[in-house]
Amino acid sequence: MLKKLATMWHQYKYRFVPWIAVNLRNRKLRSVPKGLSDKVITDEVLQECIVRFFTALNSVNECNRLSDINQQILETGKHYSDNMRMNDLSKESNCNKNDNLLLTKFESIVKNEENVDITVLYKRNLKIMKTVLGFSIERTASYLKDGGYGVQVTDGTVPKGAVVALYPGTIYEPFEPIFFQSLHNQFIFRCIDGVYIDGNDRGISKMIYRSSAFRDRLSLESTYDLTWLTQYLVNPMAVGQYVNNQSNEYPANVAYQEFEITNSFPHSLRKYLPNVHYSPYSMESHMSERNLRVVALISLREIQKGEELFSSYFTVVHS
Ligand SMILES: C[S@@+](CC[C@H](N)C(=O)[O-])C[C@H]1O[C@@H](n2cnc3c(N)ncnc32)[C@H](O)[C@@H]1O
Repeated sequence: MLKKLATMWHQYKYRFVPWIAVNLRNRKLRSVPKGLSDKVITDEVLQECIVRFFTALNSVNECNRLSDINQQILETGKHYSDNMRMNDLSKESNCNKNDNLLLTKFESIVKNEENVDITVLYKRNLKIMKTVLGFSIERTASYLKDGGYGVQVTDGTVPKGAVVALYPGTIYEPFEPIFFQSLHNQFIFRCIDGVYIDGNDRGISKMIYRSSAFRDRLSLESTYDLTWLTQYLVNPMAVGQYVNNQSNEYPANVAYQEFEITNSFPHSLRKYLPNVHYSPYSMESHMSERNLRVVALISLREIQKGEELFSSYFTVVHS
């Protein structure tokens, strides 16, 4: 009992900064000297790389079908909410039922009961990644003892300074409520300006991401990727939340880089972005003109096939 309480207290202390909870004895800092930027590559290079990869995903016929999984989910939502409106049910009840129907649809697609062979299409997208970027990555068992899952380069070689992965999840401004989502949640990433990204693909976090994405849909076109909530990703880059912290044996080979997706980002490619705002509006701007925070993992050196990705959960930028 005492041991259980002590474990709970240990998790409680660190739950808002879960990366600090790991491996305290072996922790290593990524230190960015005064005057230098935290950015490993420029924003222009980062955006160019993402756009190039997303364009390739989009241009392959079968991949369009795969990205249509999002579309199917949204369409089901529209038909359902139309019916609900006709029945003149309360708004709250609409939302709940609509959500449940969408979840059922989503799960059946994932279980492959729908006519979409997502396993084959996921593998194809990995091949596109290899062709366009020269490497592919996948979530695998970590090399670390008790490290759970990690992310490995499963094909090709990652050059230095490449966008390797994206950190998916719901974006919370520093003043937005994240308490319940944060309990026992080791996937909450804290940006330098205090913005949080909840990359947990299970439980309440999953429900919040889904409902936020449905809320923000513009017309019938999907604007966010939902498939990172499953093991069959439209965008194979969206596994950044599974990258483990570096250790003495495995020094960091990737670093987090924060980036803003602005209005200039091609609308047709937004369906590959694995992030959504928790709130529909910010303090200053309307949703349609609001930037979207994206966190990318950038390689710090060449990374060979078979190597696991390791980041630094502790980054200090000296001011
Ligand atoms: C963001 S998650 C990374 C994915 C995680 N490995 C999993 O399977 O879900 C962070 C958690 O991974 C584990 N982890 C990360 N780096 C580690 C390390 N160097 N040694 C041991 N465990 C680590 C810890 O349990 C930590 O709370």
